[in-house]
Amino acid sequence: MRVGYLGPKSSFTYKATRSFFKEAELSPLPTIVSTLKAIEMNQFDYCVIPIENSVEGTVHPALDFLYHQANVPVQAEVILPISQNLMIHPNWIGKINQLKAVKSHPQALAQTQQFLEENYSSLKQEITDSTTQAAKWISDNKDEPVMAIASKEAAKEYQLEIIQSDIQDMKTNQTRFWVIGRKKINWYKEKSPIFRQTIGVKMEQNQAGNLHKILSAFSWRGIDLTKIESRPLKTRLGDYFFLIDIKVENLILVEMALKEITELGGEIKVFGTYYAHQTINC
Ligand SMILES: O=C(O)C(=O)C[C@]1(C(=O)O)C=C[C@@H](O)C=C1
Repeated sequence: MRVGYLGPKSSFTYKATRSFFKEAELSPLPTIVSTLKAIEMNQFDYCVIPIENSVEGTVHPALDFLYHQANVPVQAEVILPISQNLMIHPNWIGKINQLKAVKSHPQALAQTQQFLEENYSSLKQEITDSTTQAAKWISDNKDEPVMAIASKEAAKEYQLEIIQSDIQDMKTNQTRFWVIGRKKINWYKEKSPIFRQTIGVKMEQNQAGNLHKILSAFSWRGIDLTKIESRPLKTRLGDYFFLIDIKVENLILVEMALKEITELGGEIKVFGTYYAHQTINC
């Protein structure tokens, strides 16, 4: 089995992917969008991307591509604890006050915002396509006065020195990763206490009570929603779709709620109906 993931190797997405696919052949891809395009073009059996962090919220490039362009369903979710670490090239040991910038993925910079503000507010923040790319960059550019925020595994892989570990502002920092592919995954069921469906809903036109209509289709059936967020449709200012996570206890009831919303003028995209599992150690 071949699986693509947001790389490079030792990214958090790699960790999530390996914890899920113990035996598969894994291939790193440079960006979230290239990972999703690869599964669209059938280059892999599955691909894995981050979709939401407990501190920073939805990973927008992933959601936007899945909503607007991709048509491959979510088959499972892996939830991983995320520990962020500040690292430098060993050349800079003893010269930390000469460093000028810190590099990482925007999600990681946001997860450590308070720490950076309190300790390194003069450093320029530079973004990379993944945390591990930041680690790789400082390893490839050892004379540049730049540090990186990434995983412990990335520090090890690129022989960097961790100068402070667990720097995320919230100790319970967690990220949800989606496993996307055309083939159903059944073996995950036993491990997973959570069964959910994620949908995007767009109403035909902006009318008073639109959101209320959507929510009431779930509420009078006793269906629990665990997340709702609005996201620009990108057509013009004021046009949105709603992203909704549904706790599935009775799939038929959920399907009936979706039918009702469609009859009320809603256009629904189902991202997937999937089991989610929290990985403690991997
Ligand atoms: O997988 C990685 O290492 C990433 O850099 C991506 C990503 C994300 O987009 O959320 C993954 C987990 C962490 O929340 C921080 C960054």
